[in-house]
Parts: sequence; structure tokens; C-alpha cells
Amino acid sequence: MTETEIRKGLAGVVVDTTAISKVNPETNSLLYRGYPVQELAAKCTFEEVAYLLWHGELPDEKQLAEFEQFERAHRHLDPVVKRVVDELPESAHPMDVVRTAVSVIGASDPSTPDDSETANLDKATRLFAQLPAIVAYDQRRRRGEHLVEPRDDLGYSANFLHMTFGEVPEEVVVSAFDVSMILYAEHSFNASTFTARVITSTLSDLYSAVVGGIGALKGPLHGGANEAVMHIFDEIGSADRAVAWLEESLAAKRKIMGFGHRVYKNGDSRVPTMKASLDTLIAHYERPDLGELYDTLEAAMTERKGILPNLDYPSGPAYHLMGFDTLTFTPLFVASRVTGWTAHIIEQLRANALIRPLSSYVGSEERHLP
Ligand SMILES: CC(=O)SCCNC(=O)CCNC(=O)[C@H](O)C(C)(C)COP(=O)(O)OP(=O)(O)OC[C@H]1O[C@@H](n2cnc3c(N)ncnc32)[C@H](O)[C@@H]1OP(=O)(O)O
Ligand SMILES: O=C([O-])CC(=O)C(=O)O
Repeated sequence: MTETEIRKGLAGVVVDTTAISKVNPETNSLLYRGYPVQELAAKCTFEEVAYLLWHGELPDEKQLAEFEQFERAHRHLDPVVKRVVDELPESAHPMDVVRTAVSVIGASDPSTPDDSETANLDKATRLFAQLPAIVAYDQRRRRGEHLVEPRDDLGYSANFLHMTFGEVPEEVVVSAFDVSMILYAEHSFNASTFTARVITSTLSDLYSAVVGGIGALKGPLHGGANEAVMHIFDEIGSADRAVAWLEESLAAKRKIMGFGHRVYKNGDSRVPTMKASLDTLIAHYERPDLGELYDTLEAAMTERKGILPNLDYPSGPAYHLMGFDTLTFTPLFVASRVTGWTAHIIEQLRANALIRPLSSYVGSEERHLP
């Protein structure tokens, strides 16, 4: 293999087919099972979108009722998981807590070795139902607050917020949160999904693949960017400092988190929808200062580098306004993306081939011991 054939980071390499989502940078669009994500965000709940990703079609009334009943029945934090989480130091990043919790669930589940589609769908739905309890409880314990039990009279997002904050916020907040969950759910062969597919390709189990996905998502070049955006906002402080801050950061060759994308070069298809949700939150919480900082930094980055925001840019400040601690932002991404990861795990198993690329050796020539 010659050096010119090497594609660092697999950039531009097509490694397999998928019927789950289509990211189209030319038309700046994203389809889940054929549906534009903007339409899904406007007309569906996150539960319906999760069902769509797993089953390929939106649920009818009866299917949705059955799905919701199952999801609501599995929302309680498993006592074993709670004990393990309680043992973890608060210095552990919440992503490490979520990763460990999923590992514990996998080690405790007798159906872990069963890789049939029925068993994997069941595991995926149970993880989907349990992740809000893990994420919410971890934030609460760090604040010295007690566990809040789930409510089975609430939809996924209202219940998630109830378990985190002990009350259900106004509809405008629940709706913005639900939109963020829908937008984060799936994005073809991104780094964490590909990780999950690589692990699955060895015929390892679904939980191991999800744990690997969480590890890949944690990095600031991927899901960790939503958290990093908020750190940037805190560092800048106010809109009048944004341009100077950007100049200094670019001069220091810093990557500006929340900007740029491997696939989209003319803007992330999901940003306008999430920005609209952020704007409603800015109005609701009366925080125009945050909007000014957002707009000023975006305009300066576009003018200076021509690099546009990705989904993490509006999501970070949106989660901040909802009241989440900054370190909880990427675990929220996990709670959503578990739907996409598990849909891909199931798809990978349907037509599996071990994922094992080649490398070009550049080490020392063959040599021998004296
Ligand atoms: C939900 C998600 O996971 S979306 C992604 C979230 N990640 C971030 O927001 C992190 C910040 N962004 C980045 O680091 C990058 O844009 C990535 C990793 C997302 C995509 O990167 P790649 O496709 O590998 O492009 P690459 O990093 O090579 O960037 C190309 C050029 O644009 C520059 N660039 C890209 N993004 C940024 C950025 N955010 N800030 C400053 N410069 C940037 C690079 O420095 C590089 O410049 P050069 O050619 O002069 O060296
Ligand atoms: O597609 C990517 O590379 C990253 C991304 O936006 C996502 O996973 O949502």
C-alpha cells in the first residue's frame, strides 16, 4: 500500500451501507429512516423517534402505547447501579459514571450473551428507559440531593427533567429538551457509532458496544464539545469580549469547540432547529446576554475562519439554561444517542463482517537480536 492511499481518520472513506440515517452535506439535510429530522423534531416525540430508528417505521397508536408502557415500566434506577454510582468519587467525570453504570447493567443482565434481534431490542429499550435515571441521579448526588423516583404519568422528556430537578418545568422547556434528544439521536457513521459497530463486529455484546460508544463520545472533538462550549462561554464572560477572545484563541491555535464538522462543511443540518429552541429558552429565562454572546462569537468565527457551528454549539447553552450542570451535558447526549448506537448494533449484526482495516508500517526495518 502506498502512502497516497492512506486516508487519515478514514476521512471520506465509505466503509459500509446503512438504512438508518442519511447525512447529506450537499443539501445540508439529515434523514432518519427517510424522514427529515426537522419534521420529526416538529411533529414527533422522542419516544416515537426512538421507535422509528429501531423498527424502521413510526409506531401506530397501539405500538406506541405498548412501547411507552414498556419504557415507563423500566425507568427506576436499578439498586445495584445506584450502589455502584454512590461508591464513585465526585471527581469522576459524569461520562465515566454513565459508562460504568452501563457496564454494571451489562454485567447484571442474564440476557447479555443473547445477540438475537428480539433480545437486543429489549436491551436497547431498557437502556433507553434507564439512562435518564442514571444521568439525573448523578447530577443530584453531586448537588447533595436525594434520588427522585420516576413518574409513569409523564412522557420521556418531562420525566427526565422531573427526575433531575424534582419538578416538571414549563412546556416550552420540556419541548426544547425533547427536540434536543431527537436531534442528537442519530448521525450515521460518526466516531462513537463506528466504535460501537467495530465492537459489535467482533460478535461482542450490545452493552460492550454501548460502553465503547460512550468512551468515544466523551472526547471534546465529538460529544464532549457541548460541555466545552459552555466552558468557552464561561471563559469569555460577555459578548463584548468575544472577538478579542477569539483572536487570542486562534492565534494560540486553539480549536474553537462547537464549530466545524467532518462531514458538513456548509453548516450542520440540525443547528437551525436547535438554535430556534435555544432562542425560545433565552426568551423564557430572560437571558438576552447569552444570545448576544452566542451570536457575536458565531459571527466572528464565520468571518475569521469561515467555520460554522455544529449541534453542540446551541445545545450547550440550551442545557445550561434548563439548569443542567455543565458536566452533565455529554451524558444527556448519551441518553439520546443510545438509540442510534443500538440501531446500528442491530444493523451491523444483520450483515456482519469483522471490521479490521490495514495499516502501512513505518517502523524500523527487520532486525535481529545479537
Ligand atoms: C456532535 C459532534 O460530535 S459535532 C463535532 C463536535 N466537535 C467540536 O465542536 C470540536 C471542534 N471542531 C473540530 O475539532 C473539528 O472541526 C472536527 C474534529 C469536528 C472536524 O474536524 P476534521 O474534519 O478532522 O477537520 P480538521 O480538524 O482537519 O479541520 C480542518 C481545518 O479547519 C480547522 N478547524 C476545524 N474546526 C475548527 C475549530 N473548531 N476551531 C478552529 N479551527 C478549526 C482546522 O484547524 C484545520 O485547519 P488547517 O487546515 O489550517 O490545519
Ligand atoms: O457525525 C459526526 O461526525 C459527529 C456528529 O455530528 C454526531 O455524531 O452527531
